Amino acid sequence: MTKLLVTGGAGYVGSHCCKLFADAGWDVTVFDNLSTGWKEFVQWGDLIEGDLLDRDAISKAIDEVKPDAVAHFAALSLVGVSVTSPETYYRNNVMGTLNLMEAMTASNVSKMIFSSTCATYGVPQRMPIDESHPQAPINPYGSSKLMVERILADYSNAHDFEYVALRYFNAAGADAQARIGERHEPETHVIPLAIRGAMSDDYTFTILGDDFETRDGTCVRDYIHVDDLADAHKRALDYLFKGGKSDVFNLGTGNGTTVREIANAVEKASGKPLKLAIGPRRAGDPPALYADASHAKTVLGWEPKFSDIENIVNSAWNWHKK
Ligand SMILES: NC(=O)c1ccc[n+]([C@@H]2O[C@H](COP(=O)([O-])OP(=O)(O)OC[C@H]3O[C@@H](n4cnc5c(N)ncnc54)[C@H](O)[C@@H]3O)[C@@H](O)[C@H]2O)c1
Ligand SMILES: O=c1ccn([C@@H]2O[C@H](COP(=O)(O)OP(=O)(O)O[C@H]3O[C@H](CO)[C@H](O)[C@H](O)[C@H]3O)[C@@H](O)[C@H]2O)c(=O)[nH]1
Repeated sequence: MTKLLVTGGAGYVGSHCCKLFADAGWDVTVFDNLSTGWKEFVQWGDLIEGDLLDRDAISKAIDEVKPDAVAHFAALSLVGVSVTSPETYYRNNVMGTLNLMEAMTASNVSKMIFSSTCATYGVPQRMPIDESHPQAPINPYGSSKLMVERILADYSNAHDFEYVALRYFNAAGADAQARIGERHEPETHVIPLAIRGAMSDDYTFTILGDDFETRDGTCVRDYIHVDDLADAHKRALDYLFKGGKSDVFNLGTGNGTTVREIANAVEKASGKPLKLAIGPRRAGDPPALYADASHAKTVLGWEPKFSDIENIVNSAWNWHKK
């Protein structure tokens, strides 16, 4: 039976991937320090509670599980906090990954999939963004992810080590049965906050800028359903198991949705008007970001199936309602 160690499997994206990995008949063990994750999200495998910054703990977990591959989701990912506390981000995201990779090579575990991000591209020079777009992150979070991508590439050149880095655009939506969903604290992501505006009498959802050069003045982003992300991770692992070489893939739909369109979709899902205000732009927000994900289609045969914005928002609404 294929065995996987999943770091960060108690988090939002990781838990949805564990669900699909278990459905595929794979044996899943989660390694997570629960710093931003949730014990109750670990429903498809065992949990080893541990921190990647603890070298002994991760080495012990790798030795115990003897995984065929590692799916590495564990990271801190709040852009704003990474600007005020860069040391925490570099330590956790870069040193944590180095500890993991050293533990893997010491135990001859040679395959990894890694959660990267469109934040490694920085301010886009052209659209849609393909994998060859220059990478020039504009915050420490994005830099920490780019550093890991470079370490992975160097490791792959030097050792018997193959990886796939998946650069997600905006992960969104929730499990169709509402067992798990997006739960970040504090929450900064647009869909959960718009839903809060529809659910709570004392929360007003603020559109951060309506004077961008986009079709309705609000920012365009490429929202990809977490279950589509999970499918891409499963395919990336299959690719490595079949002997595929190290590679990097964008994961997005190629279509952009504006913040106003999100607000409209939330009103439709909830059946009530949203308490809404217009605020100033958030520093560092580019007007539009969307992916060219054709490489994932060509090599992995991956295409989004659940990422229609209505489906994304409805699944998120059902999870938050529960
Ligand atoms: N959510 C998005 O839109 C998005 C977009 C692009 C990339 N990503 C990346 O995807 C991954 C998952 O994101 P998410 O939204 O599910 O975040 P999340 O915070 O829900 O999950 C991260 C998990 O990692 C764990 N973790 C963090 N540091 C750890 C450490 N040192 N040791 C052990 N466990 C640790 C946390 O407890 C948590 O369970 C992250 O690497 C993130 O950078 C997310
Ligand atoms: O209350 C809010 C929150 C967000 N937005 C807008 O909604 C859009 C999406 O914002 P999110 O914070 O949901 O997502 P980002 O595009 O900023 O973030 C994504 O890209 C980041 C890097 O840039 C990280 O990778 C992050 O994890 C990922 O979700 C942005 O235009 C933002 O200005 C609002 O209008 N109101």
